Amino acid sequence: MAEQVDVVVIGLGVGGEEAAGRLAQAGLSVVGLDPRLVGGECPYWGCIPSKMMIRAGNLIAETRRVDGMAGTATVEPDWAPVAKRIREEATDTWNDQVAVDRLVGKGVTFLREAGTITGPGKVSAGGREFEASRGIIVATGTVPAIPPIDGLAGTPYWTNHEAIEADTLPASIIVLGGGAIGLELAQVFARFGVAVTVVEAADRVLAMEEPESSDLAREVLEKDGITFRIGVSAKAVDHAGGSFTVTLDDGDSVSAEKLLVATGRRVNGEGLGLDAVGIDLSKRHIEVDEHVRAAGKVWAIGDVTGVGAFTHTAMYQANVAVFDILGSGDAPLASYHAMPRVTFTDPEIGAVGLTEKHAREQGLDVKTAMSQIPSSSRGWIHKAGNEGFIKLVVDNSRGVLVGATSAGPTGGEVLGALAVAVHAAVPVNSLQQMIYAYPTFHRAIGDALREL
Ligand SMILES: Cc1cc2nc3c(=O)[nH]c(=O)nc-3n(C[C@H](O)[C@H](O)[C@H](O)COP(=O)(O)OP(=O)(O)OC[C@H]3O[C@@H](n4cnc5c(N)ncnc54)[C@H](O)[C@@H]3O)c2cc1C
Ligand SMILES: NC(=O)c1ccc[n+]([C@@H]2O[C@H](COP(=O)([O-])OP(=O)(O)OC[C@H]3O[C@@H](n4cnc5c(N)ncnc54)[C@H](O)[C@@H]3O)[C@@H](O)[C@H]2O)c1
Repeated sequence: MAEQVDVVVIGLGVGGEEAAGRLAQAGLSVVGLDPRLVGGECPYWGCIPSKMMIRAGNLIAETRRVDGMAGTATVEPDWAPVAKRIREEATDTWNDQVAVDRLVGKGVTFLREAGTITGPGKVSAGGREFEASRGIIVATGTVPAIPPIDGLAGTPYWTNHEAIEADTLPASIIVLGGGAIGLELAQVFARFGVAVTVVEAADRVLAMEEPESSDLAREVLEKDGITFRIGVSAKAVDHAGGSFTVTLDDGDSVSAEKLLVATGRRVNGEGLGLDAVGIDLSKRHIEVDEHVRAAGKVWAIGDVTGVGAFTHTAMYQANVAVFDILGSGDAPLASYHAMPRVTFTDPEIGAVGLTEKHAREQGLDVKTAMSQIPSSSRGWIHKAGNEGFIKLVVDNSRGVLVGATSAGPTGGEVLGALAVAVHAAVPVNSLQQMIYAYPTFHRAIGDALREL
């Protein structure tokens, strides 16, 4: 006999945890399911520990910038305090008791079980059956996509999990994939003295961003000592004698102690029972509408929706689902036209909305403008580590920004102003008349606007 509840949330990563807690606090009876840790990737193997690693790597880089600007300084990188901080402060040694208590404290019934949808409103988990009168939220995230490279399966390669859990660093590492995970971790490892080679199959790193971002990322990471193999694919992997050898399709090979596979993520629909409610995974993600509804009485939020795999997207969609499920008259509708994203390399590469290429592909009347951070007043003052730029993508016919990139020492923070402009479609004319504080990094936005 099925247990009657209001909502079942399958997957308690950042999206599911937020939705389950809010719905329970609103008075609904909510069952939350996750066989792993409440909080998901972001706090345990993603955003938070990786940003702690980046903070440590950036401290090393800043110390090395003292020479010639503020005296002399030497730094002896040591991974031990970083690993300790991740273990003790970020992840509680990968123990989610605090998160479970917080969730249960909000009134959610938590089961450390995987959920399977068995029919409309019906979910089975750990031998129990639930019937959800309001519906089901699918928030099961993604898993690393492991490419079918000869010899790779069965080797002790790293994904983000092993990289984040590492107590010690290897002498050398090959990073397969020059996306956000690959570049952020590559730079950290290099700053701690690891010999890093990044292998990227596309013709540039950060291939979804502006080509100027790709060039900048490669240039600064090369200064950190990283070797790039761009436009080549791994054909075979061999692991012998404690070392990996990756054979590339141009005939070359690279060897290192460790191999990190960071070639993207995939939705894992196995055992989830999506067929039972007519959800098709042939597009490799769960399609949702503006209410983040995926099927009758089924909502999907977060990485499973394929709308930008970011914590802020999962939280945003959770909010949309919560309002919709509660039947609020003023429920927000999801819109992704001002999707912000930041690659936390040093310099940070922030972007919002459309790239120039994507804007042109949409047939917009595109105009672009750029300014360089090193030639802005603040960039010039900053000197060491001042690489970066502002790029604006304008829809000329509407006179508004539809996209922008902000790369620089605080690129992710400067992005805030550009995100407001794209989100609210602030007229370019109005942005040009604003006062930009002197001498700030964000003043370079004004420099770029003058080029239009
Ligand atoms: C190294 C790294 C760094 C990152 N850095 C950033 C960053 O700086 N900023 C940013 O915005 N994003 C970052 N991300 C991305 C971010 O972590 C994800 O976008 C976010 O975690 C997605 O949340 P989610 O709730 O959709 O899924 P997840 O966090 O993946 O959680 C999904 C949960 O569902 C559970 N689950 C799966 N199947 C089932 C089932 N059948 N039944 C029950 N539960 C199930 C899983 O165990 C998991 O706990 C990073 C990711 C990585 C890997
Ligand atoms: N700062 C952030 O917000 C942040 C940080 C890390 C991760 N993330 C999220 O996590 C997701 C996953 O990150 P990711 O870096 O794994 O994926 P990604 O899709 O960003 O990059 C994967 C890269 O691997 C390359 N690639 C694919 N197959 C390959 C192969 N066989 N050989 C060599 N290269 C190959 C792709 O061309 C691509 O450039 C991202 O989409 C991002 O949204 C966000």
